Amino acid sequence: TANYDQMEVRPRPELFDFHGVGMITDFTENWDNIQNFKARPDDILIATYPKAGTTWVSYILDLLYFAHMGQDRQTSIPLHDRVPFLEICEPPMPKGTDLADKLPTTPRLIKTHLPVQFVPKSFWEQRCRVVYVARNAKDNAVSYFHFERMDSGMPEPGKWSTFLQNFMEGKMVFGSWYDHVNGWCEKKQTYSNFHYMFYEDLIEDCGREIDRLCSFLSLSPSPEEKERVKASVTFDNMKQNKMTNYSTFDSMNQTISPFMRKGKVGDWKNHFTVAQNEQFDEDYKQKMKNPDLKFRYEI
Ligand SMILES: Nc1ncnc2c1ncn2[C@@H]1O[C@H](COP(=O)(O)OS(=O)(=O)O)[C@@H](OP(=O)(O)O)[C@H]1O
Repeated sequence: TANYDQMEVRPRPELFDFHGVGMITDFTENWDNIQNFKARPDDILIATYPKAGTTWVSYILDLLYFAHMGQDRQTSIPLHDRVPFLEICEPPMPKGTDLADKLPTTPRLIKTHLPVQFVPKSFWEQRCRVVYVARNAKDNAVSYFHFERMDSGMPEPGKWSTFLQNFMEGKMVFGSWYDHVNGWCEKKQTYSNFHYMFYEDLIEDCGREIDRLCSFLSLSPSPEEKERVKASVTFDNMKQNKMTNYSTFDSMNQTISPFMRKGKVGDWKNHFTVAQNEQFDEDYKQKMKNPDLKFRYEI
């Protein structure tokens, strides 16, 4: 039987300012390793603000590249081991190595939540392909709030109204949503090997978005292969799938809120009061002046 008295009780981490971006030590303690990461030309970086659709797009890419390797891989290796997280070495590896070095498959799919200015320079030097996923700020905030409630590896979110205020002020792990989506969008001007996509578009027409990804990545799956990917990545299937629903992750208490929570556009309407919504919209106008970046709040 488990000895619960010997279990480590980990206090919630504190947010601190790291070169102008909110961070917790989990994501900065390997900073030199991260910055010295040696990207390979065929690496694919999946970049997102937390809760924007990382897992969804990771799974789509994993299946497009590796579904042919058979069911064993799909049923025995959690997605977060197939698509490692650049910012953490888990399990801990000797200094200078990381999970991505151990990946047996190419291309390596690598996930990051870093704001664009923190991305290790080798990704740019090697001209790696980059897929960025953005989600409308209101749903993104709601999803992040529920995630922090259930993941003890994240700071305590407090009440919804407190959390929302912090979100607007950019006092979040990985910094301001506004800076993140804008910073990555500006990168499009100077870096062409880049596909910027939206969570709302995936919800509207996942097949179309898979087609766009394939054309960016020069992949040509058969219609049957494409249908199989599409069927595997529905919200319901990913929620049931132990390899994609993070049920293997210790720090998450999914009885508080499941990782695969709602998967909808517009759940913000169940959280924002009218006053909060007005204040949010007013503040948003000040911060989001880039005409290239238009988000949808309902489908
Ligand atoms: N297949 C599919 N369809 C629709 N929605 C999906 C899907 N997969 C993940 N999700 C939703 O994405 C939210 C989690 O975001 P991330 O994967 O970016 O989280 S993380 O940053 O990697 O922790 C989280 O959003 P919310 O439900 O709004 O909380 C997930 O439910």
